[in-house]
Amino acid sequence: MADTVLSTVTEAYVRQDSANQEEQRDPMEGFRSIFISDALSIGALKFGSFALKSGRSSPYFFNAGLLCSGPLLDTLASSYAALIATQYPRDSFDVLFGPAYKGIALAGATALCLHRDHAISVSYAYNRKEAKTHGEGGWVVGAELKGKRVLILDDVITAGTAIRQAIDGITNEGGTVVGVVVALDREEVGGGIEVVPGGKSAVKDVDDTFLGGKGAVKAVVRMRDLIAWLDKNGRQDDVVSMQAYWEKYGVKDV
Ligand SMILES: O=P(O)(O)OC[C@H]1O[C@H](OP(=O)(O)OP(=O)(O)O)[C@H](O)[C@@H]1O
Repeated sequence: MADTVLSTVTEAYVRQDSANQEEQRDPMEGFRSIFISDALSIGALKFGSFALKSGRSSPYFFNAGLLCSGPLLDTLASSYAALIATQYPRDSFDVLFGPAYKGIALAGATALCLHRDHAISVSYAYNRKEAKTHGEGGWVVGAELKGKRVLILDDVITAGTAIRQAIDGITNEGGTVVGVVVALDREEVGGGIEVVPGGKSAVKDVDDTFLGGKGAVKAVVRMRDLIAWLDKNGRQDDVVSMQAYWEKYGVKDV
């Protein structure tokens, strides 16, 4: 009985979202599907049972560090570029910024895809983890950030520490962060094994704290997209595990 209610609530939520997307002819659907298939094919995305740093037992795991070949980077960066081209008005950002280390390749490759696939010309920059004290020195490599509107590109936001540090650094350089793009939004409330009542996700927290709470943090794939994909591809056992996790830890604020 409890299982029935649980899956009905989750299914309704996912179904509603799919309906909304279809209504708007979501241009990201094809990119998402290829992204998920590619990630699964090399084990960057896995379904099963995984212990997270938070203490939670997750039915899936994502490691963007494994997306490390030309074709996989093409899939990843093309997805970021399509998301940016469709979700952020062209005149709203000047520079892509990739936090070291994983964000570096993302920023460069996405700038290339924006130019190649969307005729959008944008600069990119990234930071040094350890400040360089000789030569030109400094924290930033690449485009100057002073007076620029900056989109941060990273693989994931977990606790939000890396993004906060990036925002601090960009602000110190005189830039303004206008959005954050990640590959995966786990859409789960922060905290440990127990959920803090009224808690929100790290993504929502970053959005509320730094970006005015207007939904300027975007993801190529969200947890609900993974559930919809599994459902569409007949992986019902994984759907059940994902739904159970969603019911326990999923955000209810989007
Ligand atoms: O939201 P958080 O809790 O900060 O976790 C997410 C960050 O952690 C990883 O990077 P990491 O800082 O490990 O550096 P790396 O890119 O050099 O692996 C990842 O690439 C994100 O930047």
